[in-house]
Amino acid sequence: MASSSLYQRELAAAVKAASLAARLCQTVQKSILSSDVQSKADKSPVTVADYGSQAVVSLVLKMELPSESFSLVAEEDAGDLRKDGAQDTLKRITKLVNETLSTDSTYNISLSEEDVLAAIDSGKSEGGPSGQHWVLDPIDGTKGFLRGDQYAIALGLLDEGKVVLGVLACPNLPLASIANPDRDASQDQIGCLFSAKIGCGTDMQLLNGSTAKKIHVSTIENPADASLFESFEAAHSMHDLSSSITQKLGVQAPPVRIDSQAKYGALARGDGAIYLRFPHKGYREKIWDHAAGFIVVSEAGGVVTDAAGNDLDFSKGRYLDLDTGILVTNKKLMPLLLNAVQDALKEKSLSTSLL
Ligand SMILES: Nc1ncnc2c1ncn2[C@@H]1O[C@H](COP(=O)(O)O)[C@@H](O)[C@H]1OP(=O)(O)O
Ligand SMILES: [Mg+2]
Ligand SMILES: [Mg+2]
Ligand SMILES: [Mg+2]
Repeated sequence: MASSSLYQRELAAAVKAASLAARLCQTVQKSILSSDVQSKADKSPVTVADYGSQAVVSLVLKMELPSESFSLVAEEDAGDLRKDGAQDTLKRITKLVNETLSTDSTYNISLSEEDVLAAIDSGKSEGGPSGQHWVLDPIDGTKGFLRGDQYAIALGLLDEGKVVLGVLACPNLPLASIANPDRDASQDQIGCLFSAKIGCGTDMQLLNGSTAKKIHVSTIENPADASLFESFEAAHSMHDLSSSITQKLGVQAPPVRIDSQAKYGALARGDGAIYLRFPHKGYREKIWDHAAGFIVVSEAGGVVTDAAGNDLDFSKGRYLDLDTGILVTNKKLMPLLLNAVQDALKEKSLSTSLL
């Protein structure tokens, strides 16, 4: 068990950074305008909130941990914001960042547009196997964010290539289980923050600041009782493949489809027992899409592997180098799940080779 003081300052800074970034995202989601959405070169959407969230997290981490060397591996960069025609967007982001930071009475600063560009661009680190690197997805699940559904601010810390802490802020995730179809959504308290530190378990609290409580993954052993999480977007994960896997396992419940690493958070507290992710051929997984979720689930007693059962390796730079897909479940179910996945993958490759 790790000493409870190890990484404690970093965890407190990460919780503060992700909570403030979540506040900015909530402001934008409430007033989303079509001009707030741009398309990146890879055709994925990016909003003023993605940029604003990245700037806030980067600035807060630097202010809270001034004596530490700073390396950040983050999804966005300010390239498009420096182009002609982006001035109004940059102004809006700068205003949002300043307004968000001013809600914390300990910060008395006013940032220029250039400061905000620099804060966003401080996320260009390559990560790797040595030293400490923060890993950030400023909005994970941008498509969910734009739909008004689930998204997460996902922040992790790598030390010598290993994830040592992670925070997932999920502003639209109810405190009550999302897998229970009978819940009364009108009674829900909304907005959860998950935090985990190596050797110390996983906590969940309300985003607006309730006391944290320890959470644990589901203890079910019979796959028939499991419920499954997968991407809302069929373009992000092959739903037909997870359906053939759950059929093999005898899973009864229909899949619960939600966006972002909120799936890792929901699984860490036992809302469901399996999360499957099978991106389409050619997609490369990034470390910021899994670092925080990985430790939130592992410290809650769960397991995360690739489709071949290998551990995820966060030490290889900005990308995860892995076999086919990502599997998340509890320790009891993992061997059964791995078998079902291997069978389903064999059948799939057989059927494609016959085409
Ligand atoms: N074509 C794609 N296949 C798989 N994942 C994708 C694809 N495009 C974007 N993503 C990323 O998948 C994650 C969300 O997946 P899901 O919500 O389905 O779990 C996000 O990190 C999203 O990036 P982003 O952070 O830009 O939203
Ligand atoms: Mg994106
Ligand atoms: Mg993402
Ligand atoms: Mg993102």
